[in-house]
Amino acid sequence: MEKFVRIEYVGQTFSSKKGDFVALRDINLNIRKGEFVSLIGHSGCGKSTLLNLIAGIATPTTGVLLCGEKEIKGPGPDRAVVFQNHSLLPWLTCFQNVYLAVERVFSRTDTVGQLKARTASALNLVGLRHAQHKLPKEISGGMKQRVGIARALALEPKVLLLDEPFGALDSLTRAHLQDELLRIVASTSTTAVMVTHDVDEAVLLSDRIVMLTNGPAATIGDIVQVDLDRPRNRLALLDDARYAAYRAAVLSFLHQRHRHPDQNTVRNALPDPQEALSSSVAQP
Ligand SMILES: Nc1ncnc2c1ncn2[C@@H]1O[C@H](COP(=O)(O)OP(=O)(O)OP(=O)(O)O)[C@@H](O)[C@H]1O
Repeated sequence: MEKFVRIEYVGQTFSSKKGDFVALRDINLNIRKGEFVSLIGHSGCGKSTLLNLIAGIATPTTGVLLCGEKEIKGPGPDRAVVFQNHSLLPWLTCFQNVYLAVERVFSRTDTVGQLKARTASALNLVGLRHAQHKLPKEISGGMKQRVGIARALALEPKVLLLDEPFGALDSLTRAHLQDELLRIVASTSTTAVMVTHDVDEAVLLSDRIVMLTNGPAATIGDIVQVDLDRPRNRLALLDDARYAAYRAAVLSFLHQRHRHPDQNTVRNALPDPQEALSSSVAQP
């Protein structure tokens, strides 16, 4: 396996007046080029912390993270982040919001025409050409989120980082954007890491689902390898026994096996659906 993003013995401790808080410990994970990895776990276990470490927004207390053989020492255009609250500048149009990011990254190499073409093509990719001159307040939540995705994709990042990108959306819009993300990731071969609370979303989109134990001192409890053919169709998957088994494996982890591995007799605690999947449970 080509290791593209490497996370080695990573730990994160936050210091405050009340003392140290160990959020993550002993995180080891390799992600290959073009892979879609989801991070799932109970609220507060450290999913966003791990994503922020890959983004370079935070620095690990222990261990090292690498992207394409280079140590991650801060944020960079090779790793673009899509947040839940889309964070668009309200006084700029959709086009201008994307253009601003494109200009920051490519202005040294591209002409203004090329910068505009990049911006337009990213907005096209998410189906927003018709709304490009609208302000954020004039478009829906789902459309705002698509602008956020366009802005990230326009940077042609090596890794797309998504922090609960569809968490604030209604279920129909969410399903629509998941399908769009499936299509975009397939057509651009982007490596993606997504934080989610949604088990169905994780199974639908991922090649692997990384399940974190509860904090404090959360770590990787288990990983489910999702061997479902692509392109994936959400309706067809409803009748797929493997889909149901992957779903059951993740749900059972979240319900029963969320404690730190040291506190679990992991394999003995497996319920039937997970036993059926034991060949699919991968190691980091
Ligand atoms: N800057 C910080 N200082 C102190 N503690 C922090 C800081 N950032 C996060 N934490 C703590 O680290 C733990 C992990 O937080 P994190 O936001 O990564 O969890 P999460 O799994 O993404 O949660 P959620 O699913 O609710 O979004 C939490 O207990 C949180 O309170």
